[in-house]
Amino acid sequence: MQKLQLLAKRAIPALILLYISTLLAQSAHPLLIKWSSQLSYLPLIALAIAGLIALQFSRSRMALFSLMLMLPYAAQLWPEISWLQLQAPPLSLLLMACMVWLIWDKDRGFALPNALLSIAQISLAAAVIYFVFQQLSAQPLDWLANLIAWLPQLHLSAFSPLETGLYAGLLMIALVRVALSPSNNHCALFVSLLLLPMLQYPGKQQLLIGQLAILTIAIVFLIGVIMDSHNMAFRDELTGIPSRRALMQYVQTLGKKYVVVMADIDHFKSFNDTYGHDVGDQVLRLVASRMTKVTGGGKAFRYGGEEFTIIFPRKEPGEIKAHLEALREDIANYQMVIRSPDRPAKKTKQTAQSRSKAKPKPTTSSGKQSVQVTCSFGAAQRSQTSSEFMAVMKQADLALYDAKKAGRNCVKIRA
Ligand SMILES: Nc1nc2c(ncn2[C@@H]2O[C@H](COP(=O)(O)OP(=O)(O)OP(=O)(O)O)[C@@H](O)[C@H]2O)c(=O)[nH]1
Repeated sequence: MQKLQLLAKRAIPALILLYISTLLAQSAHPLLIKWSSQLSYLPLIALAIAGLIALQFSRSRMALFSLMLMLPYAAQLWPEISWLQLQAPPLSLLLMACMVWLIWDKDRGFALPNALLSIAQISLAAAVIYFVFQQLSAQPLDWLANLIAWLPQLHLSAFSPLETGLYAGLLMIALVRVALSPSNNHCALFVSLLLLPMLQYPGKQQLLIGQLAILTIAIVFLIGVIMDSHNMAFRDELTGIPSRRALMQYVQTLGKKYVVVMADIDHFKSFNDTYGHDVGDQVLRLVASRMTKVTGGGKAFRYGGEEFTIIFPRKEPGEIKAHLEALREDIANYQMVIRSPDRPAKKTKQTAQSRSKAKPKPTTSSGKQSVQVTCSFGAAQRSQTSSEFMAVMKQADLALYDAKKAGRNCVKIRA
C-alpha cells in the first residue's frame, strides 16, 4: 500500500507533464511550430545536460538513457544518417527493449568491465526484440489488434498493432519494476519509456512532438535527480523519515511556542543482541513509520541511533500529552512482523532477560516472526529559561531519563 502511494505521488506529476506536452504537440500552435524549427537543437542540449548531471550523481542508467534517447531524435533531425532510419522494427522499439532491460538492472557506473557488461546486455535485449518482431510480423495478428483495442489511443494509434502490442508489453514489464521499487530514479526512467514512442510518431508534427517529449524527459530526469539529492540530504537512509539535518533546518522555522519530545526504544541493545542487527534495523524502520503517524500536529525525525525527536509547533505540554500517550500505546501494541533473523540469537544472560521484554512470538511457517517493543518519551517546552532550541532539547532529554528511571514505556514531561 505504501509503495503504491509512493508510486502514485511520483508518477502523477510526470503523467501530468506527459499529458500537457501531448496536448501542446497536438495543438500545433503556430508559435510552437516556429519555435520548433528555430530551436531544433535544444532537446539534444537538454538531454546532454540531464545526462551529465545524472552522471555527477552516479545515476549511470539515467545518463545512458539520455544518450540513447538522442538517437531517435537525431534520426528525425538528420534524415541523411541512414543507419538510424530503422523502419521495421522502429528504432525507438529497439531502444525501449534495451531500456527496459536497464530499468531492471542497477546503476553500474561506467568502469570498463561494467560498461562492457551493460553493452552486452542491451545488445542482447535489442536482438531479442528484433527476433520477436521478425517472427511475429510474418503472422496474422488480428488477435493482437483485438487485444490492444482498449489501449488509450493517445500517441500509439499511429503504430501498427504489432508495434503497439510490443511497446505496451515492454511498458508493463518496466511498470512491474517501478511498482516493486518506486524510487525517483525508476519513476523518471519509466516516464522516459512512456514518452519514447512519441519520438517516432509518424506525421507532419513528428519533429515538434519529439522535441516536446524530449524536453519533458529532460525535465523529469532533472526533477528526479534533484529530489534524490534532497532525500539524500534530508532523509534518514535507514528509516526514510526526516533526518537530524532536516530537524536542524526545521527548527529555524519554529516560533516562540513549541514542545520538543525525545523518544527512545527501550532495551534496544538487548533486542539487537537477541535478534541481530538486521532485525534491529527492521524494527527501527517500523517504529519510525509509527512515529511519523503521531497526531496533534507533531513532526517526527530520526535523531540518531534508536532515538527520535518529535516537534509540536505552537503547542504546550498539556495539549500534546494525550497524543504522546496514544503514540506510546500504538507502538507498544504494534505486532511487528519481521523476517526471521538469519543468524541464531546469542545465548547470553542479557538475551534471556530481553526475550521477556521483546515478547517474541514463534516463527511462522512463512519464516516471519512478530515482536513488540516499547518506547519511552520525554517532553519539554520552550520557556524563558530554556529559550534556545538546544536547551529545550536538553530538558526533553532529562525528561526521557526520568521516563527510563520510572520503568520505561511511559511519557514524562519537564515543566
Ligand atoms: N540495529 C540497529 N541498532 C542500532 C542502530 N543505532 C543504534 N543501535 C543500537 O541501539 C542500542 C542502544 O543501546 P543503549 O543506548 O545502551 O540503550 P538501550 O539498550 O535501548 O536501553 P535503554 O535506552 O536504557 O532502554 C545499541 O546497542 C546500538 O548498537 C541502528 O541503526 N540499527
